[in-house]
Amino acid sequence: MSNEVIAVLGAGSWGTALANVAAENGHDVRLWTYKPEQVVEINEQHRNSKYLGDNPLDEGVVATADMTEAVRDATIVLSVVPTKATREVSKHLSEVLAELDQQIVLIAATKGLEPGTYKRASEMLAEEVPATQRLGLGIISGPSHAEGVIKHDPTLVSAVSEDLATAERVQAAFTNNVFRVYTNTDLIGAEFGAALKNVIAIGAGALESLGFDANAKAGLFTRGLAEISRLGQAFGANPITFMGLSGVGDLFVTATSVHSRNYRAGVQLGEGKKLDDIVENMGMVIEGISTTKVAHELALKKHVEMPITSTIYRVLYEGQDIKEAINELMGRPVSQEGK
Ligand SMILES: NC(=O)c1ccc[n+]([C@@H]2O[C@H](COP(=O)([O-])OP(=O)(O)OC[C@H]3O[C@@H](n4cnc5c(N)ncnc54)[C@H](O)[C@@H]3O)[C@@H](O)[C@H]2O)c1
Ligand SMILES: O=P(O)(O)OC[C@H](O)CO
Repeated sequence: MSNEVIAVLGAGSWGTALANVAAENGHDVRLWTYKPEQVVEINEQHRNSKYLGDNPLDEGVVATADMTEAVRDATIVLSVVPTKATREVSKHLSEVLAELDQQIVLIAATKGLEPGTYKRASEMLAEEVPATQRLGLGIISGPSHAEGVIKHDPTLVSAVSEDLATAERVQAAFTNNVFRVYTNTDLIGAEFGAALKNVIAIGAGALESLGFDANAKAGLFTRGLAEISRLGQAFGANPITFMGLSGVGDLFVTATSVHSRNYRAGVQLGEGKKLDDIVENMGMVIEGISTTKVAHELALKKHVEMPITSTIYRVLYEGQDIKEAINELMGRPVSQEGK
């Protein structure tokens, strides 16, 4: 395996887990965080307790609060901050690259759509980090909770780039015997799948806390995936992508796992907790909350029918009662599958 110098921007649960995979694969890894207290814990105790508990990190994961230090000589840079921080962090990255006169392969691992602009993570990166500073652009996506990756649970993800060579380079850097990376070139489909499944996961959590069993969940997953695919296709996605790791795969893990922040938020919503309290107590990003609003607006703008997403929007943002919302969904005129 050729050695890469990999800078990971964002030392939350996913950034730390990806940095750990890269370090275990023998790459030179720098993990950037804007919180100096994390640097001390990661470099001296080799753990990141707020996000990943007592799980030990490979000693090759070196944290720094200085982005220039993190990015100097990096060949691949991973952006793993929440959607809402992506522009700010990538602007900073571009300034650092200008100062270092350096080019990198730039990969997003963020799953969300930007409020107002409806941009995908890779689009935000492309706008903030000019093509002259990039050797490639793509994402890492797929069914992969940090909590499983850090424990070496077998995990399958996709490296996605419109440029197959970029996807293959990321595949080569991150694959090992417990972390298997496929390639894909459908960036639009993979990013819509990754972002929109979080909305359905919130719904699945709510069904769980209302005591509904597998029938209701299977219906939600299937029709949820149908509307994700409809919206993605309106932007040019390949429908097959939604049958893969970034589609049904990621929907399944997020909408069934207790590790999912989105699913857990849905459970708490179903228990009657207030949205602000859920967000505050989670202490980690719940991307689906903001993505629900973006997807609902986008569906209206593009005239794409997304009844489940719009129902979750009304529950989250208009205070609709969940049982009443389910009754309304179930009472919609019947229709033909596959349309
Ligand atoms: N957690 C997972 O298992 C997982 C898996 C796949 C994808 N993702 C995606 O990865 C992204 C990050 O998720 P996470 O779970 O690691 O989130 P997290 O809440 O665990 O961590 C986010 C990190 O970003 C940092 N951050 C926030 N705002 C910042 C800013 N303005 N500047 C610099 N740093 C900032 C925080 O300090 C924190 O370290 C999300 O889009 C999420 O959907 C998460
Ligand atoms: O924990 P969640 O709900 O943010 O989901 C994380 C990942 O997207 C799972 O693949």
